[in-house]
Amino acid sequence: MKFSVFQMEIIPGNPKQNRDKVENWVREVVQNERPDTIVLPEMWTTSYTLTKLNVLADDMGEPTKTFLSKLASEYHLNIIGGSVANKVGDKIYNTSLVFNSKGELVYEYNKIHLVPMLNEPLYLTGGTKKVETFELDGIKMGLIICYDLRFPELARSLALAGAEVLIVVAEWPTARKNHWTSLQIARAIENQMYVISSNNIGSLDGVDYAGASMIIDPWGEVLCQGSNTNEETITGVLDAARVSEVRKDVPIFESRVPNLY
Ligand SMILES: O=C(O)CCC(=O)C(=O)O
Repeated sequence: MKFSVFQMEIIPGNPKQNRDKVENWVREVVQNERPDTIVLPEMWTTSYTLTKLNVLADDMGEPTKTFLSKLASEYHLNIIGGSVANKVGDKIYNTSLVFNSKGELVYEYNKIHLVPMLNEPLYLTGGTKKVETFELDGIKMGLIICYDLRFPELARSLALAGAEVLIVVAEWPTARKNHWTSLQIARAIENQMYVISSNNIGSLDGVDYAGASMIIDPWGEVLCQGSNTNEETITGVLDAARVSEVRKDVPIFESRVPNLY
């Protein structure tokens, strides 16, 4: 499966312009890279304009659901739709939406761990639903959002549920960029799975974002990595057989003794 990741410079507080930007990028990437699956970053419609989310957030996933579903079916493309601010009743969640190439919604996830360093808990509500895996073209995947990366239990539970690919959608600041790259490599090595991430670049309210979107193989080798400052596309091809090879060579899932820890 070929993945293209959009390392996007998000226009703060302007969902319409960001949707136009994503649509133009999809048109180009389909022509140039011809991926099977694309990945967008966290909060790509608004960025962290937290004080304005009451007005800017989606309502029950709309219009993002209709927008991404149409794009997916029109271009026959799986879309891992990053995440968007999403109002449900009087609460706002940070919600990821995944569509298959027929335009069907195959997974929806509300970010569980809200990030105190960006005041997220003051404005958003954390998800309460257990994480699950989903399938795209027969490959099992799990998805986490940004700060979730710091909680290894989450990635491990997805690996135990059969995920061979971990998707990380993020707006990870430059101030902690070595944590961003090191933790992704750690999650790939310890769970022997591919890790594919989309992070944004640019700045908002004095926070610079780190880019460095990555495609990492189950051995922990970085296959592609974006720069820290440029809007760009990173593309890589996954070989599902590599997961079973690595798990055979170093059989950690057979060596675990979970009743002792
Ligand atoms: O954990 C971090 O250092 C960054 C997390 C973050 O920026 C986020 O969850 O949006």
